[in-house]
Amino acid sequence: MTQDELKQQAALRALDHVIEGSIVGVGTGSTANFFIDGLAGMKDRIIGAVASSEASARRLAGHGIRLFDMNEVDDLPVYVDGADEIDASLAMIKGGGGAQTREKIVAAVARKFVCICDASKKVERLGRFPLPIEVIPMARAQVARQLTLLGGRPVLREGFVTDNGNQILDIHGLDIADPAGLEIQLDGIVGIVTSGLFAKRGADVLLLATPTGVQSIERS
Ligand SMILES: O=C[C@H](O)[C@H](O)[C@H](O)COP(=O)(O)O
Repeated sequence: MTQDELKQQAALRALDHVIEGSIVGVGTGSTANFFIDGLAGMKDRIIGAVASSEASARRLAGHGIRLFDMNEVDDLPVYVDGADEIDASLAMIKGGGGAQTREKIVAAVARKFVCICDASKKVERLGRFPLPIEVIPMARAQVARQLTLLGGRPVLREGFVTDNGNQILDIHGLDIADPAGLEIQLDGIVGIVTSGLFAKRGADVLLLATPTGVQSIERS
């Protein structure tokens, strides 16, 4: 089975978590795209969706799914999104597509975060995937210095601008023994908009697609 087939299996399983007659929070990336395509099959049974990126908004609109601005929505039963890495506590690294700021906002509103992944994303310890950090452009050098002091090796994502008009530093080599502690530390660095660590608000359910089936793992 290919990695894309596994992503699709996890994504389609997430449709079971969608509440009919509700607005659905929708993530970003190749796995989330499979979810969007699946959601199109039940678009008449939902009110619409909130997207975590311009790319997902375009894909949702292309399927004729009604889009809502996050500011119009005060109750979001479910948010479905992929991850770059996820550990046993369901803490994640996200932002491989640079969308972590809007993703974290939608996830913060959602009552349930359903993470959809193929088995390659599950890790013992977060950090092999470089941690994406969205930065205000004028703060890039200051933030890079702070991240170097923390033991990381910041690399600017060349030619990339986020949906919010900012830049991404990918931090290599960080030792992420305490994901929530590091997330809090990063939140305190002036110039960082959002780190790609999702530990304070991790996933509630992981749908992990393996060659022998999709495992559903709940946060303990
Ligand atoms: O910014 C992108 C998001 O955090 C994605 O959810 C993450 O990068 C996983 O993407 P994919 O499903 O394409 O591996």
